[in-house]
Amino acid sequence: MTTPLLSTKNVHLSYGDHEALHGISLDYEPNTITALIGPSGCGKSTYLRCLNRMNDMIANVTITGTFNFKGQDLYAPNANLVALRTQIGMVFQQPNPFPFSVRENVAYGLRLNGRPSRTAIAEKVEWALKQAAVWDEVKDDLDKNALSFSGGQQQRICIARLLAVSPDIILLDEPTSALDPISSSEIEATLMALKKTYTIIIVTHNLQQASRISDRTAFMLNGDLVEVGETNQFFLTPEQQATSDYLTGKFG
Ligand SMILES: Nc1ncnc2c1ncn2[C@@H]1O[C@H](COP(=O)(O)OP(=O)(O)OP(=O)(O)O)[C@@H](O)[C@H]1O
Repeated sequence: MTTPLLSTKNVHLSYGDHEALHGISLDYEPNTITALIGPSGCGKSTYLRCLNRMNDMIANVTITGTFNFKGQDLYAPNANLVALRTQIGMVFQQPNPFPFSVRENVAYGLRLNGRPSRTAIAEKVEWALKQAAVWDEVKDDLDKNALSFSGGQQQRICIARLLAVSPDIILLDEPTSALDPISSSEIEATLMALKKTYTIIIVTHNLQQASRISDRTAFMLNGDLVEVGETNQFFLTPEQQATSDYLTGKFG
């Protein structure tokens, strides 16, 4: 087995005195897509947000467990959160481009990290939009407001914005649930191409999507990890009865 890029062990999280995660342990190998599935409220988003410390912003949250990212403790008190969220970026359910041009959206992180030349920015913007598979659709309108594009295009512009700062890991929280089927399949194709370079962790309610694009699938229920496995095997021969019941629609 390849050394994991990110390893999480025995993760517990409480909102006040309500424990939402009861000891989740999952590892992520480089250049893989892992799908996190499970019924509403089981803790998928909560766990995903732990991976780039987005829960730190919520009051009264207590997190324990170990999070090892490239040999470093993700929760080290002196961790640089801006750098961390550059290395482990997140894409949300609703596309959230900034209300300015496509070019400025993608260049945003570059400007935060230094003072690149106009040429360097132009090259990086084109590169990132190509990687996010949206270049052909926006290349003649780079100065147009990103919000004037379709939801699927906006989501790929958000992915390009994230890629421009060279992350290692891309977290996606139901990135296609607000999109039409064609846009969704374009995002899926984009993610499968991106896996050659990045490590991807995606929360999805869509079981077909998990089976189509992921290498590994993890099933969560009531704050516990029930089962994780190689995706084909996971869907064909789940080991746990609860997984089988969920996959066959008995609950969820
Ligand atoms: N900010 C918060 N404050 C308090 N409780 C929260 C907060 N966010 C989530 N929870 C609770 O934590 C539990 C897990 O929620 P979470 O959103 O992580 O589940 P989920 O599996 O992602 O659900 P969904 O699929 O509906 O998005 C739920 O009981 C939820 O009510």
